[in-house]
Amino acid sequence: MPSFDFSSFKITPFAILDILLLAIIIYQLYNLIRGTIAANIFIGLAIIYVLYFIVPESKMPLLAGILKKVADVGIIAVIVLFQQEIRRFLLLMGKNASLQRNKAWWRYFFGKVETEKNNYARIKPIIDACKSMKQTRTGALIVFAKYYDEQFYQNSCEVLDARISKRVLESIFQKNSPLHDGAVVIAENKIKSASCILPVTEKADLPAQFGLRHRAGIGVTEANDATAIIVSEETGEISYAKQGRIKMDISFAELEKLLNKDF
Ligand SMILES: Nc1ncnc2c1ncn2[C@@H]1O[C@H](COP(=O)(O)OP(=O)(O)OP(=O)(O)O)[C@@H](O)[C@H]1O
Repeated sequence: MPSFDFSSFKITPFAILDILLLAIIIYQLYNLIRGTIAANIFIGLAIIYVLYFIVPESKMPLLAGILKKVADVGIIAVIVLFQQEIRRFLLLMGKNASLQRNKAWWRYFFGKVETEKNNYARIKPIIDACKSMKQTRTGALIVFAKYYDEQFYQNSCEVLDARISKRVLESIFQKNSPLHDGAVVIAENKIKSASCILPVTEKADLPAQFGLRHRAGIGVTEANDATAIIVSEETGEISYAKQGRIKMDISFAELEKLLNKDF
């Protein structure tokens, strides 16, 4: 049975750093899987590992043998079962480590006012399109991808590469348009694709009225470094998804603030 020799453990600055880093990693992982089915799988695996450590091999050889077999392939099972979560975790680390994409630094070096002025011009057509779609109760899902992962998006999308404009967005989501089903993906300051079928979230604790559009909006932000605007066809409400979480019924002022930060 594996064992950890606590007598050899000394409190040194490195040991404290070790514990702190492990705590941060566990906290981030917890944040990623909170409220998802993955959390239940994680608890199941944790129970197997705890049993593996406490079941005495000499007295209960059958159970101990089975637990050992499961524990031995544990790391492979973790990689297979938590593929999406590991991907999100690595994305999160890469995102935080990237100096160029850290806007605080970017603005410090290249000027805040200029960036915000340019940003408003980029955001305005999107907000105007949302205002009009809210009024006409036109369902829409607009994804803002930080990196346009061709493999991920192009498989299920219609490639456009169009300039962002209110009228283009409105025409895509208009009920008679052949592209209205699915999501629009905006990246690199362009409408890269439309009619995208995205992965839906597996979260179990979402409001009952959330259908596939909202679930896909949340799902894409779990699997990618992306945010999403969802306009509800039923209520006209605007929601905003980021990192697997959703803000419901937001105002246009709030939407502008969020886009300013994320887009
Ligand atoms: N996997 C998916 N990826 C992208 N879009 C999807 C996906 N599944 C469904 N949709 C879009 O969502 C629409 C169906 O929305 P549904 O009514 O289930 O969602 P909802 O969350 O209840 O939103 P609403 O409030 O607009 O009704 C489909 O017509 C399609 O355009």
